[in-house]
Amino acid sequence: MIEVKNVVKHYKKKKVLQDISFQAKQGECVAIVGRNGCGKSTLLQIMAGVLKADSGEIRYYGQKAQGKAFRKFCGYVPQENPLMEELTVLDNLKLWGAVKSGETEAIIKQFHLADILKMPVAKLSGGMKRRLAIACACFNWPPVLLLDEPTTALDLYYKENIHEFLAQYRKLNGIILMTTHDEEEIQNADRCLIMTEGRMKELSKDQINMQEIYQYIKAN
Ligand SMILES: Nc1ncnc2c1ncn2[C@@H]1O[C@H](COP(=O)(O)OP(=O)(O)OP(=O)(O)O)[C@@H](O)[C@H]1O
Repeated sequence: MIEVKNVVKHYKKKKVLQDISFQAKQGECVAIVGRNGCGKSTLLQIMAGVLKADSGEIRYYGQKAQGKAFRKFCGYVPQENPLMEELTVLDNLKLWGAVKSGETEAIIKQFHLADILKMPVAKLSGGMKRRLAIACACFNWPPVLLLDEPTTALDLYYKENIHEFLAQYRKLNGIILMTTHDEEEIQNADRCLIMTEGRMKELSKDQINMQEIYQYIKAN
């Protein structure tokens, strides 16, 4: 369970998040949508513990999110590439995970990384880096995945591969919070949070309608 209560964030005088509150339950995928610059990434950064909110509270499974709790609960894929460019794919995987024996092999298989293990990250394509970043976030099977536009830059095959993985993750009670501009991902979500000017409107699954989302974003 995720509980976000009254989160506020300013960059200097600019208010980016205004009193954001929502909840997400186990097995749910929540899509966060909105115009470029409306504050989606800022919200995920706060939820991942890489940025501090000015005020408000986040709880993961009842536990206040602070310090190591973020790492314990969340796998985070930021919008920008979080990988060590000069290291190989395998060394990046080792850096992020390699805690449980056998997990690295499972991750390599799941995300189809076997053929590129020895390549330095700097020589990978944008889509390959995205797959590797998602793979790194999934080590130790975190109960919550925070994904900032996870399938941007992926080709159709790997996009489907990631969607299948996320469906499996949801079935096993994982919670996904995902910013996206992708219609299919919005429609497949259990709920949709529309952000406009740092505020949030929540839609349940049966309220998700692309035309209405578009009109709402346009009008706000
Ligand atoms: N480090 C920063 N310092 C100052 N302003 C920032 C900083 N990071 C983001 N902003 C501003 O905060 C606002 C929200 O940015 P954010 O990246 O959260 O938007 P977003 O909804 O994720 O956009 P996109 O869809 O383009 O990824 C923008 O106006 C942006 O310019």
